[in-house]
Amino acid sequence: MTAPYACQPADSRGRLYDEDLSSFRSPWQRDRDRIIHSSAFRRLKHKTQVFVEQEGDAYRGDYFRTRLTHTIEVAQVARTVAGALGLNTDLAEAVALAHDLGHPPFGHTGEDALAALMQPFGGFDHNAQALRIVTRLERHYAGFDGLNLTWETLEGIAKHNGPVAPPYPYALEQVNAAWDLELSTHASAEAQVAAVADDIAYNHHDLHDGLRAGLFTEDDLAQLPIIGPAFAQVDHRHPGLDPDRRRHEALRRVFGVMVEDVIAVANDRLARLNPASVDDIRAAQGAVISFSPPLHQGLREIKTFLFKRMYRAPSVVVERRLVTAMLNELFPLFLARPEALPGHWQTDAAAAPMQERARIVLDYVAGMTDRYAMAEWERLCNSAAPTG
Ligand SMILES: Nc1nc2c(ncn2[C@H]2C[C@H](O)[C@@H](COP(=O)(O)OP(=O)(O)OP(=O)(O)O)O2)c(=O)[nH]1
Repeated sequence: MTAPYACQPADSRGRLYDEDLSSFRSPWQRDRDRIIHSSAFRRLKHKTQVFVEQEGDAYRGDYFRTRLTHTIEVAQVARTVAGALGLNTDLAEAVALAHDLGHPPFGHTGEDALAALMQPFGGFDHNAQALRIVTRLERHYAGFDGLNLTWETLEGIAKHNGPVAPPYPYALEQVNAAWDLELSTHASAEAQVAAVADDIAYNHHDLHDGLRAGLFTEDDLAQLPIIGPAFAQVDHRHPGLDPDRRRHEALRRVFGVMVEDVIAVANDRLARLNPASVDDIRAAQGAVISFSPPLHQGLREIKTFLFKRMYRAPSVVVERRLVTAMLNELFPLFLARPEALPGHWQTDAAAAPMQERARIVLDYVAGMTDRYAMAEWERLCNSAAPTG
């Protein structure tokens, strides 16, 4: 039994292309399954979350998060928080599983490089790209392009960062023209949960991966809010714990603090708002799901630390330069030589005027995994006689 403000499967606004309902899966369970079976989802396995591998450290590199394991952790948090708030867990899970489908190779570094390259051609960002993938680029179904997801799942992907004001990014403009996603309102509480679950997941796992990669130590974290007290509590309760267990115990406390904070804030806001339906959540003044101001401030300090010591650590900056240079060569090459593209990409790009061709090349390059992008760069840009 879900809360009155939860999304109800029977009230789903359905799919753009009408389909018979399943007799044994709800619309959002079906969305979840379609997302998991998409090619973009499988490719998350080989897309970077944060560059933490040191050179020659391929074995230890297997240990760190990829976009796929990050996504699975986001989905887990989303289900837990949605369940605790009486929301529809399947919808929260579907939005969580789709939220990073648009990430290009090499994580945020790849995104920065491709956004600069696409600047004259309408731009690029991973959230808009996720929408483009699930509405156009997956081409496996007989009756439509994309996954034909429900309105509620598309809404959740489109409003990952809250209500959207015009001018809309490229993919949002197209999708919204075909089907009004009511971009000026908040998303459902389920989608808001998926968005906050993203922050909870990466704040937790980036600390974990950063420590394991040796980018910083437990001592470096001692002065930080939330995490410093978590280590102190573990030391008090379990003196002399071995380093691995000590770290795990402290980080699971940090995880718990974030999850409990979001649930407490939501319960408080929901009690005051008393929404009778999901539309009351959409029309509310602010988001119902977010961190409390003190926790938000604490997480900002942690993020500042992580930026300095992890996302822009010297070893990471070296890696950023290398992969940016690769994309800076690959993208213009495909733009100038569409015959280097495979299959339908080649025919589509060759026939298209420049603006459209750039979007096709972008779709192709952004869909690459890290290792495929490196192999393509090696094949086309790093040999004396590139083969088309
Ligand atoms: N924001 C940002 N995150 C980075 C950067 N380099 C690595 N990361 C990592 C930190 C987190 O694990 C993850 C955050 O990216 P996400 O796409 O999940 O969230 P973000 O809030 O940046 O965007 P989103 O909420 O998806 O619109 O990427 C960077 O240059 N900027």
